[in-house]
Amino acid sequence: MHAIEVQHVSKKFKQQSVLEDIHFTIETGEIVGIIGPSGTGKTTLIKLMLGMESLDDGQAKINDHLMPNFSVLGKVGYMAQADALYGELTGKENLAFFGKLYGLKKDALQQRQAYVAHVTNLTNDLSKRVSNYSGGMKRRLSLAIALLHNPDILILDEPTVGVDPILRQSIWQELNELRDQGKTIVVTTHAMDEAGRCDKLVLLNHGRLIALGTAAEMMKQFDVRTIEEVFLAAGGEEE
Ligand SMILES: Nc1ncnc2c1ncn2[C@@H]1O[C@H](COP(=O)(O)OP(=O)(O)OP(=O)(O)O)[C@@H](O)[C@H]1O
Repeated sequence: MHAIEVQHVSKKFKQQSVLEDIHFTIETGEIVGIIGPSGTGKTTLIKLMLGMESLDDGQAKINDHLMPNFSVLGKVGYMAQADALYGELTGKENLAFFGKLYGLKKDALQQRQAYVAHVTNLTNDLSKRVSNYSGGMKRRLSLAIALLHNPDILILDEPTVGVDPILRQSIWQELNELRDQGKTIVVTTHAMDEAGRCDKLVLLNHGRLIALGTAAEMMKQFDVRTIEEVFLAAGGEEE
C-alpha cells in the first residue's frame, strides 16, 4: 500500500489550468518535498491530496482510501500556509482547543502539549496570547498543532517560512526523527536548498511535474550539481 497516491490529477480554476496530469506515489516513512516557484500549484496539489479541493480529473488516495475521507483525516497532520490560529487565546489554549478537536484525553493532551511545544521551541511562550506572537512563532505553533495528535502522515505547507536558521535546522532534525519512526512527511517549499533534506522530490513548474526522484538521481540524470540546475535543465525557470 502506498501512503499517498496522486493519480493523473488535473485542476482548473475557471479557465486557468493550475495542475495538469500529475502522477506520483509517496511511500510510508519517506520525506517528500514538493518543490517549485511561487504560484506553481503546490498548495493546490496538497489540498487535492487531502480532499479539500475538488479534482477535475484523476484521483487522490491516502492509505488506499479515496479522498476526501473523514476517517483518514484523523491520521493526518496538516499545516496550512496561512496560520489558522485563535489570536485572542494563548498558545497553550490554542493547543488545548485543537487537542480537544482531535479527541485527546486530558493526560494525553498534557503530554503531547509539552512534547510539541518542546519540538517547536515554544515552551516558554505558551502562556502568551497568539496575537502577540511573531510570524515565525505563529508558524511554529501551527506546526505544533499539526503534530499534536501524533499523526502517521504529516502534510506541511511551507513549514519553515519565516523561521530562523537555527530553528529551521532543529525542525528538520525533528522531521528526520519522525520519518525514522515510520511517519510519512510531505513538505512544500520554494527554497531549493531544502531539497537535499528530502528523500524524494516532486518538482513542479507551471502546474506540470517536471522531475521526480531523489536529489542525487535528478542531478545525475541531468548531469548537474544543484537542484536549481536540475530545475533549469528540466525545463523550469528560476524565480
Ligand atoms: N481558490 C482559487 N481560485 C482561483 N485561483 C486559485 C485558487 N487557489 C489558487 N489559485 C491559483 O492557482 C495557482 C496556483 O496556486 P497555489 O497556491 O497552488 O501555488 P503555490 O505553488 O502553492 O504558490 P506559493 O508558493 O506562492 O504558495 C495560482 O495562479 C493561484 O492564483
